[in-house]
Amino acid sequence: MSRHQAYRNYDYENDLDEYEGAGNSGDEDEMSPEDRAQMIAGTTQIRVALGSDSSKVTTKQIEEALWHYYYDVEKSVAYLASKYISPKPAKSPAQKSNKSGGKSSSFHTDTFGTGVDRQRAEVVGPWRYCPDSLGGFEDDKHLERRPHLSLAEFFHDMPWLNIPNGHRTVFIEPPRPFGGLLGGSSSSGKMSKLQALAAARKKKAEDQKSENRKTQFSEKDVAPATAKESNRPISGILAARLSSREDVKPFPIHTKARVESTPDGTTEYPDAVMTQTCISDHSVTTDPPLDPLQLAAPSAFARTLLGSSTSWAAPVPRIQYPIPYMSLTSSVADAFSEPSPDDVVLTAQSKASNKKLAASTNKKKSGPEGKDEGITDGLKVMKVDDTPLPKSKNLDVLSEFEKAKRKKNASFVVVGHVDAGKSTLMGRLLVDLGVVDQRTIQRYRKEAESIGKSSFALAWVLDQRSEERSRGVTIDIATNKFDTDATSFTILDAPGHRDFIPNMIAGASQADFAILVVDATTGAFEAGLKGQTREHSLLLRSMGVSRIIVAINKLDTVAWSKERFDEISQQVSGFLSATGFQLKNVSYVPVSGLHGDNLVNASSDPAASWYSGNTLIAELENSEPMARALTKPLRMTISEVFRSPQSPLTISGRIDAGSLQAGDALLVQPSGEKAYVKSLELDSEPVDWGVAGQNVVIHLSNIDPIHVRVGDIVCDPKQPIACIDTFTVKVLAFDILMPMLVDVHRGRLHAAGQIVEIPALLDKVKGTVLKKKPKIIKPASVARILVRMSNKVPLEVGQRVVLRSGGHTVAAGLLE
Ligand SMILES: Nc1nc2c(ncn2[C@@H]2O[C@H](COP(=O)(O)OP(=O)(O)OP(=O)(O)O)[C@@H](O)[C@H]2O)c(=O)[nH]1
Repeated sequence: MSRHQAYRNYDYENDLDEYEGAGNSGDEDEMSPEDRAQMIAGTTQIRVALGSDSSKVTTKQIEEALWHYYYDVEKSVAYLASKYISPKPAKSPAQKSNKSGGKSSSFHTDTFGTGVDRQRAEVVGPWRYCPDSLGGFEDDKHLERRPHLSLAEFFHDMPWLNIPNGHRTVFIEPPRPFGGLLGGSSSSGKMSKLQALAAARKKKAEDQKSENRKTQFSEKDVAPATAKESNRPISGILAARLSSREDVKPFPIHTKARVESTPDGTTEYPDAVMTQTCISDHSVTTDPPLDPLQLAAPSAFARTLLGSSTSWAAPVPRIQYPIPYMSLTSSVADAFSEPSPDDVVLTAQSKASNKKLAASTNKKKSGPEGKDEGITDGLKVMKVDDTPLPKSKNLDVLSEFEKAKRKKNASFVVVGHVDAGKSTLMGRLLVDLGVVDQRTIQRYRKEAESIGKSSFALAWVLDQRSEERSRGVTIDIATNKFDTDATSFTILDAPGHRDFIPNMIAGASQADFAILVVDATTGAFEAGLKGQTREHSLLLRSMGVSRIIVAINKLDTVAWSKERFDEISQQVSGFLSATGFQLKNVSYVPVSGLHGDNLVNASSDPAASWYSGNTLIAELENSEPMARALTKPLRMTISEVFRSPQSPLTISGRIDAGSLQAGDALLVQPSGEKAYVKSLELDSEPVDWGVAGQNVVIHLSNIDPIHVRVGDIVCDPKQPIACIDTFTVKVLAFDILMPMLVDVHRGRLHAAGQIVEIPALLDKVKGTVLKKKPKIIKPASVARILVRMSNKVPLEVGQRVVLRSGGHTVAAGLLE
């Protein structure tokens, strides 16, 4: 790395640490090989250039000169010649003292006699170490007493200020006016023919305008400067307005550049340097036009170089724009009391277009929804979509649902710490129930063995992605279905890894109840209790899940120890009740997912004979799904969006509330686009309708797929969910809360937001306000917080949201 690169990449903090208090070590700087090579080459060149005088300088002096001048041979030669070969006569002490500020200033001068390097070192950054041979550390005392150097002195030896004349840049002022593009550089560019034509027209129009003005406002009219004219009464609207504001008088407006001096004597140049000020004299003066460059405040770079000294004597222009008609008489005010000829034409045109608009709006009103979509939807209206709307059977879905006497639907989420055995447990359950055949399992076993993951064969029933299989970790929610005599179950197998908590939240938001899988292996349970066993339980509770089946798994690894089962049951039970679960809604089943003990059939292992309770499937059957919001407006969160043979746009998800049927119009939020239900499926069977609690597949029509995403809400267009960006939520804090950035999760939807305010700390039980506007909220407290989202999202009162920050769940609660 060259010295120059090294400057750019310099880690000052590091160096400060290294050098802090170290004093002047006197060590030579380590040179990079590149520097070393340049030094050797430069030394040779200098010796050649000095010729016979070369013997008068030492190699060290040459190297110092090269180092100082950044290997500029020419400058180094000049310096060496003047310093060592033909030195100038020494200055008198008085002169020296003048130049350097005198010895008393303690200002260090280096071998080059300028003190410049030391200053430059300081300019580079907080680094005070001077890497030259006489370098060292300056103490603050010295810095304070440093004499003022002029800029010329400061930079006089810098190579970039000694550019040969032939190489210097000559700035040529661009020709004006410039006809370039808005926002482009102001340097000159060649005008296109069209631009030239437009400029010529504009100029002509302006000339004509000013000519007209001249004739309209002759010398006599401009005479408001005289007291007589200005005292004339003003009539019409202008007079009325002016009389209502006594303080405002029809004065000319003087515009001036404002340059503010601060108390410390520096000068500030506000962004808007031009400000308008009304002054109360009636004089109208016109200064000669000023070059705009003269008006400009110095650039940031110039200010850095020149400092904020008031010595920058920019001319403070006094531009005065006389606006004669402001103080004119009734005749001028009267001139505006009637519409101008242009206004007359514009009004007529606008009336004509209003008629057209009214006609087109009326046409739209007679559309299927009878909804006035307004002219802003004009472009959408223009888009030709000739797809016929799907036909509706206009069924009374709720009475159909009651008549149907279908099995009840229940969804459960399987949660727990990573590798607790969730997928294996569900895989085995599906095998034992006959949903997955043995041949498939044999195939999985072979494939899993071939990649060294044979123990995961059962998990592959749920973990279908190649990445999940190769890593042996569930990444996203996997769904599967099975039926018992009374219930049609949907499994939502959640990932246990903390990186995939958002997916777990998505799964839990669709669940009626949960299976919490706990690994009974020694050490694993304890790790889980600190990890996702705890976090998942908290999330379940705050998302409204109240029924939990705790599957104490891998009991085969502890020889079916009843003591271990009891110990774990007790600890989990204490923890769950502290989390807010009612213990009557929590049950415990000792299982081995790998071997299928106590899943569908009771364990045949004699070591497990101590357990005579329910199997896992029996516990599932005993679990009642949550109450369905059948009569509420339709709400469904989209879990998946895909193409299917039935439609290029098919979505799936659980109906959270309400019902729908084929032919229905739907509104997709937040896009606000309308779609129609072409057909729908329930449990892979085509059906005419769907109700809350069911997981359905909907084939959509009459919508562009770009408007539909996973996490969006499908709702009733007549009772849509609103998209909001600010809401109040009553939360249970899992971590310290304060105004901070958060990710807001609701089902599959997650979006960036911010806690902007904490209106109240609440009583956990009664919900009453304990403290208004607390600064922070401690973990395990309940609070009301105000959240602002960066974008509008479909959310409504009563929905549950989870707030995460930095990869941790910090709170969860209910929208108020
Ligand atoms: N001995 C024994 N091992 C089991 C049992 N259940 C699962 N395992 C093993 O535990 C490991 C993890 O199993 P998974 O089913 O992938 O665990 P998981 O909880 O689904 O993992 P994530 O979803 O990634 O968190 C695998 O090697 C399984 O074979 C069990 O009952 N007994």
